[in-house]
Amino acid sequence: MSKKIYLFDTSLRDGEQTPGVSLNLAEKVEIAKQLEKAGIDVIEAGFAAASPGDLKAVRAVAEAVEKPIVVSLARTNKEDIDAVVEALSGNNNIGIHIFIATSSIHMEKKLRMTKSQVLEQSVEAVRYASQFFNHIEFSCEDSTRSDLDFLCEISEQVIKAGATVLNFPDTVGYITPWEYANRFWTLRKRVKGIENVILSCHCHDDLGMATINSLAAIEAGVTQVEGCINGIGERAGNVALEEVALALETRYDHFQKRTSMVLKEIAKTSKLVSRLTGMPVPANKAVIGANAFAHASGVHQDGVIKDKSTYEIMKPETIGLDEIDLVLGKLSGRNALKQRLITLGYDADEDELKNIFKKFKELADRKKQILDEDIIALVDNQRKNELELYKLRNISISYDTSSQPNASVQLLNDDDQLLNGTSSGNGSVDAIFNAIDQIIDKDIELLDYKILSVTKGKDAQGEVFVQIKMDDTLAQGRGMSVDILEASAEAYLAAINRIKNLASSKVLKKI
Ligand SMILES: CC(=O)SCCNC(=O)CCNC(=O)[C@H](O)C(C)(C)COP(=O)(O)OP(=O)(O)OC[C@H]1O[C@@H](n2cnc3c(N)ncnc32)[C@H](O)[C@@H]1OP(=O)(O)O
Ligand SMILES: CC(C)C(=O)C(=O)O
Repeated sequence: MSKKIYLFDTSLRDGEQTPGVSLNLAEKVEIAKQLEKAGIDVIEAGFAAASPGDLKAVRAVAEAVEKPIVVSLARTNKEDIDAVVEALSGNNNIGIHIFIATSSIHMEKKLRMTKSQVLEQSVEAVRYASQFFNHIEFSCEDSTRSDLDFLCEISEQVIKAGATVLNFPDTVGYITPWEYANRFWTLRKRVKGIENVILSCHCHDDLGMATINSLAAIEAGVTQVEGCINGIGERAGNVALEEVALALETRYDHFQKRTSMVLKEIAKTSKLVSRLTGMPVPANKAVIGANAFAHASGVHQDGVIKDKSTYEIMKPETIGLDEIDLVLGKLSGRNALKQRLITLGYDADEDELKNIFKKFKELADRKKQILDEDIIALVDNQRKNELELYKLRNISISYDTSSQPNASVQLLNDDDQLLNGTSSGNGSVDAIFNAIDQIIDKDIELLDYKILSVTKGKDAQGEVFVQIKMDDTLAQGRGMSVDILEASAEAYLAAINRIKNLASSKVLKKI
């Protein structure tokens, strides 16, 4: 039996189904390139039929990467399959991912189709797609609540029609590890031809069982695991691929299987996905959380000082976490910065480097030590500027403990007009947001607000995440600065700009 477990990353499709997350084309391409560096085997770049913007992004991803197979999701209808053909034809290493629900709940209540209609439509869709693709994945949506006899029947039929990968998603995160493994054993025993296709699992984390279910599926003979970086995705998210890769690596003695994930790229990939989706990684998240390698209690610290193996089952270096993160300072030059950008995986041309260097020197005047995270934040802000319809020009706050704070905010719009707003609020951040609302002239609801310290020390950069609702649309925004009021205004504006960009470029994600 194969020792290799293929990784299918759906951060750009299921990951984008995370409420409030929306990636533009450039962001999708940037993530896809990093997924390629991280050794991902298959990238699901989107759902081509969902919107013209998604179709373009699927095409752009296929053009941007070489090694991974790039696929797009499609329903079992000709229009969806044609959209994938339009997006991907002309590229090498491409495929299609066709799905339909097979559980009675979904067939009766959602699709309003009988079993035989679902079977017939699936076979027709796979047969039609086989004219254009050699790599055809077929997924039985809600497979874990589907009748096993029906799964066996539909699997056998779609294999005959040309499916090369069979996926059995736990769409609603419902199944337990033993049940999931047993289903795969049964399918492998009963479905003719199943030994000739790649068997795949796709787990959601509604009950916190996504990782254990994926590992159980591997033990039952699955050779492809689908998931997302950082475990993002619809509702509670998908399995975090880095957890599966590290579990297999660390417990190779048990599983005897490995992925081709370039483990040293995990930290960088995780940070990129977190930054571009605006989804912070919880500190206690397995493998990549800030506390994953931190030891706080005396007994543990004593053990680690004497020998790291007492409390560390894996090394931070394995996932690319540098222990020495101090890099540049006020006296560093352009070449040192350029070299550091390359090491961090950025490809900046001379013009961009010039702008980043200017911002780097400004930051170095405000902050003694410039760390990798600071540089990442600078590039991120620089790249974000290209999409900014409103830019922050200035904030001034008057505040004393006996009265409400008052904020004056100046923004520049994309016609370079200076716009002024003034408002009070329950706190300084509230006053700033009210002043921005006044300028934008919209009802904006603040749904979530978080501050994290990105780097260490009194002059650390603060990172603010917000989630807002405007025009019935949800969006997240992120801002960074050594000043948390400025970071708050930047985050709020990033979310507003994201909604404005969405409105002008693609179908709105309505709630
Ligand atoms: C489990 C998953 O994650 S599945 C992927 C989910 N992702 C998304 O839905 C994101 C992208 N989706 C979209 O942009 C839109 O839903 C679209 C473009 C795909 C379809 O939009 P609309 O045509 O307006 O349909 P709408 O979303 O309202 O309803 C879905 C329709 O597809 C049907 N459908 C759902 N799944 C399938 C399928 N696998 N094969 C065929 N038809 C399907 C539904 O029964 C419904 O049909 P109906 O309109 O006859 O009732
Ligand atoms: C389309 C399928 C694979 C899916 O995302 C799910 O069932 O969760």
